Amino acid sequence: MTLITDVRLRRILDSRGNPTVEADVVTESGGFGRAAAPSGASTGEYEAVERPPSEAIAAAREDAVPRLVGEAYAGNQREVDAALHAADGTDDFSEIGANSAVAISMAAAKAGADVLGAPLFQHLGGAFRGQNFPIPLGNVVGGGEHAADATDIQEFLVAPVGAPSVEDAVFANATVHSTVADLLEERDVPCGKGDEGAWAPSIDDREAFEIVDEAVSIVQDEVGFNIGFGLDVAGAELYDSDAGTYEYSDRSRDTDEQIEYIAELVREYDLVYVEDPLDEDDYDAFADLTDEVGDQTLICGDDLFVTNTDRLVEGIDRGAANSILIKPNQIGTLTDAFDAIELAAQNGYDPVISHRSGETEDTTIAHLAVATDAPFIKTGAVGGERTAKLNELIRIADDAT
Ligand SMILES: O=C(O)[C@@H](CO)OP(=O)(O)O
Ligand SMILES: [Mg+2]
Repeated sequence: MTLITDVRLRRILDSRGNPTVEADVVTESGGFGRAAAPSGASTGEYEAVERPPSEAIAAAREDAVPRLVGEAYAGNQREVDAALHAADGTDDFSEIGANSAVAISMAAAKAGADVLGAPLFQHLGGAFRGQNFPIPLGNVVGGGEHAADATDIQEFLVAPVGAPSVEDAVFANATVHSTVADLLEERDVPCGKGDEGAWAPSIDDREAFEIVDEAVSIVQDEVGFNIGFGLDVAGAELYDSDAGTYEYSDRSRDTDEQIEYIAELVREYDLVYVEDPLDEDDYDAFADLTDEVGDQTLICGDDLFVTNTDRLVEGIDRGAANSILIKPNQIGTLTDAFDAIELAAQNGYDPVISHRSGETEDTTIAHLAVATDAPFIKTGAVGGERTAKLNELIRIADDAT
């Protein structure tokens, strides 16, 4: 029933207006799945390779499609993803492109679910999933590579850890987002939005901390449950490897100072989540910071681990973090992403499922988070391509997918 009979690939627009790859997978019994690849701006050096979409599509049509059509079963995700690896033949998907690979991998999963008549999260995670929901990390102020003339730290995130339901959590994040706008207006700070829908004001990090902290306490009082505060520092983007320093607009910090700075922020703002506080090559500095504050907060590796089990094994051996960001397009297939999630969970690392700064209306990551019982999902707070995933979580909770 799930034998793949057709794979179609096309270029569509992503949220930045750039082309990306969309895949349709059709099965023998008429099962259908459609998925699209997202795209990063602050990409990790060790990510699988995204090729220009027209090249990725041409290469996948030539090498991958013949290994899938009439050959692989959409219901057998490992087989589909193994065929993609075999078609590619490299260890970083530089032949068919991680963008073609991930679009096909996710579309096949949806086609498999369609044949079964089951929601995607259930097809991926089994009959007993769907009881627990991830806490959404909502990006309310941002800068770095996602917006010009804004904060140095890439993302100021809110985490409604005390929300009684995923719906309450999603609405709380949107309320913090609009409260931040009110506070910016009170201070006469004009601002637009960055790539992920976060406000991108021309203020320094210190002021952003003040504003987000205030917005969080206002909304917390309003909703009556606990809302935490987190960051994606995107440390690799701040790091100058020649000088060995982290370059902020107002000053430089060497690695020890960076560790101390982040540890102080964790204590001052009671941060529940800190992603990529340090450079993507510096496992030791990650380990030092984790030693210092890992019992109070999540230290999450994004560019550090790039959803790659080899890099995660090294991180586990060296005590580099206690959490891993999971982005299927960083590694190219759902199988690889699942393997990273399983390895993380077995070793006490919390998996956090994540969007990219360039996104589409695709909702696969909402299902992936529920399928794997992930404690957090990072997928913005507002903006159509972000709310597509958040609204899908609400639908999953309402049994309406
Ligand atoms: O750094 C990140 O975590 C992501 C998503 O927020 O950004 P990008 O997709 O640009 O890598
Ligand atoms: Mg990141």
